[in-house]
Amino acid sequence: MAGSLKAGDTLLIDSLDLTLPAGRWSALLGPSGVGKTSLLRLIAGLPCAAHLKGRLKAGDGAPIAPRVAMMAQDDQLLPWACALDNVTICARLRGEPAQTERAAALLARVGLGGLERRKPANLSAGQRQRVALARTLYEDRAVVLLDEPFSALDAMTRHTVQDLAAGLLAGRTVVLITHDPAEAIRLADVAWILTRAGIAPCILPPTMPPRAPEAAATISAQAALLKRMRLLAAQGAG
Ligand SMILES: Nc1ncnc2c1ncn2[C@@H]1O[C@H](COP(=O)(O)OP(=O)(O)OP(=O)(O)O)[C@@H](O)[C@H]1O
Repeated sequence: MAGSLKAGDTLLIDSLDLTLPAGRWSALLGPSGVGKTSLLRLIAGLPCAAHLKGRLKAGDGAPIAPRVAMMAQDDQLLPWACALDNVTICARLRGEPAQTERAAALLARVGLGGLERRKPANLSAGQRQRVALARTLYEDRAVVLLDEPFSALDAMTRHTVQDLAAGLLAGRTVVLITHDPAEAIRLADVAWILTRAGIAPCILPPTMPPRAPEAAATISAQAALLKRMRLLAAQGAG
């Protein structure tokens, strides 16, 4: 994508020249309100307060929106539907028959085998986000947009679900929005900080994600990224 991002007359990101590599995890960081969620919604072709003055296209020239699945911070599960029915909900809303065996297999893959008939109220936050991950996988799309999907989880659960997502979404084009430098360093193949002035690439360790949080290279990259984000914020670039 290239151009400038605006909400009404307000400039959000001036010079947005961004290539998200196919089949890899790209992390987008940046201050609150800079336009991260808006960007994801534009990629997904969803209604959005912001608009891109410029171009947004896939490398193969085909439409992007039909190839997209999204996962948000909120699990967005239907409270009256069981885990299995939540996994198949998007397909059923499209009028497609539910593939219950495939949905059950996905629930098993995210560690929820045996809980297919549980309602969201009877699942933990981590389990609910696993159902949301299974629902995203059920859509089987090449492009997966993750809008802070792990941020509401406690540290231990976050770690587990991050590992799960890294394994199950490998090979897809993933765009991860996060406020957490540790998460970006751990999961991303490439990462950028979005600011009002434009985008700043992040330096990531040379190892493959998901990176061990205790590795010296991971820790120093996190510290450097946090320092850079603070510097950019202090400069008022965000
Ligand atoms: N209906 C609207 N009309 C005008 N501006 C809007 C509207 N909705 C959102 N905005 C503005 O668009 C900007 C981008 O919002 P967006 O949610 O994309 O930011 P974000 O970077 O994802 O923020 P956060 O990290 O807090 O989720 C914000 O500055 C917000 O104030």
